[in-house]
Amino acid sequence: MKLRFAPSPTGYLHVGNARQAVANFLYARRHGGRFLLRIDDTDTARSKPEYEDAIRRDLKWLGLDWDEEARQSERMGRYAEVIEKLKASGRLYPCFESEQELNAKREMRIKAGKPPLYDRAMLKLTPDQRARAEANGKVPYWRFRLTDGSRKWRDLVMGDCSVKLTAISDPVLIRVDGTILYTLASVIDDLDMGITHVVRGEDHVTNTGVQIDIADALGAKPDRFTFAHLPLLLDSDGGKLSKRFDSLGLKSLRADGIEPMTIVSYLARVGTSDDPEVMTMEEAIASYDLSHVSKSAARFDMRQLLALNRRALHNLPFEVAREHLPPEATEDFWNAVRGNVDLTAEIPHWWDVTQGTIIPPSQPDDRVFLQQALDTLPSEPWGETTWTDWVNALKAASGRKGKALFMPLRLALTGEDSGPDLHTLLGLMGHARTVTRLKDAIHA
Ligand SMILES: Nc1ncnc2c1ncn2[C@@H]1O[C@H](COP(=O)(O)OP(=O)(O)OP(=O)(O)O)[C@@H](O)[C@H]1O
Repeated sequence: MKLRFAPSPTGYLHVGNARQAVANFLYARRHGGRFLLRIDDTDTARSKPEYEDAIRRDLKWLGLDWDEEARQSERMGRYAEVIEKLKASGRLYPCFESEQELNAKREMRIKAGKPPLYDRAMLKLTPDQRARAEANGKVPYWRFRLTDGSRKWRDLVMGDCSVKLTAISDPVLIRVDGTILYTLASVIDDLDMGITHVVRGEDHVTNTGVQIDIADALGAKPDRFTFAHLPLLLDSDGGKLSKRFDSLGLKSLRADGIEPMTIVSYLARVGTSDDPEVMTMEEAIASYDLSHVSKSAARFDMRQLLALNRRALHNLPFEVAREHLPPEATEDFWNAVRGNVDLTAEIPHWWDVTQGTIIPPSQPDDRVFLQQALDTLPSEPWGETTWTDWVNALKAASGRKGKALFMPLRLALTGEDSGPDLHTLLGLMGHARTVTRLKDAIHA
């Protein structure tokens, strides 16, 4: 068994692309198969090396390591061989119509109430006519002659699928400039590279019908490939994700401080009958099942991802969390804050709260209370009972309790209305910093 993830390096990967990478990787690992990364860079105008590097970086970051790698741009010689065979067999035929001619024909068909399909006029071209066109300096592009029927397969996600080839125009597989289109390159690669399972987005369903036809023309056995088409992942408003607009990109999620296993866990479960939960890679592999993937489009829910990330961070041992922490941070610091951050990007704030400086919000109505807090703050040395002693003294001095007591104190000490346990924070902050913080809050 061998699977592949085949992105085009035309932008940064978004969570939709990543859903396919995760599916291919987990399925391959679960079933003892191999996982290939193939860079589909036939679109030379839009492909960029920086995007290719970013794809590798993103996949490595997610922990989706691959066993083999290939690039379509390095296989042009092989494609040329196959193209010659398809031309010789007449399945690839030259076309000379310009874009304008094609548009005009399309409009006429629409006006006549016919589907806007290519009429295969060029299939009837005589060798003489072709020679004349070429003598006039015209360069052909090449279409693939589809068979007149339907292509059917049993999809691991979509169930029974059928694509009616008679309802599709013969696809252009070679452009005027001689470059090959992904549709053909991908079939040649899948056959040559021994791919057994093609797992990709639902946007490829029609392609699959066409590609089964191409594979057949290249002599592949029927049912050579098993297909799985996963529905597209939409943004929370139901909008399309796009590599070009960097919507919900992995790069930005990483910069925001989402843990890679949070993303893998979420993408393994979103749009399936299984509940999202934070998993280790081993758990994600062991529980991955394509038959649990729903046939309808899934929406990416940032709140759910953040909730999972909070749980992931909560469970992160100090040794692993260290890479996100300031070098001087102690295990006590991590233990104090780890249940209170959705994103690692929030950690520096808590470091400033306990070890640095913050700007406390102005609390004009609570100045007297904050002065009482300062007056009752136990002097050093501090110990286990310091916090309780302080709270009891402050209750007695101010007559306050509950929220009226704790909220102004929390705001003054942390600048936030929620966060880690004040008791623990106080120990980390120490006497001198607490005094400064209270004084600053009184004057804010
Ligand atoms: N929103 C999405 N949800 C799930 N899968 C997606 C989504 N968009 C693309 N894919 C899948 O991502 C994989 C990588 O494809 P590709 O690199 O062509 O991405 P793309 O976003 O469609 O790119 P482009 O905009 O350059 O066409 C394919 O399997 C494709 O079906």
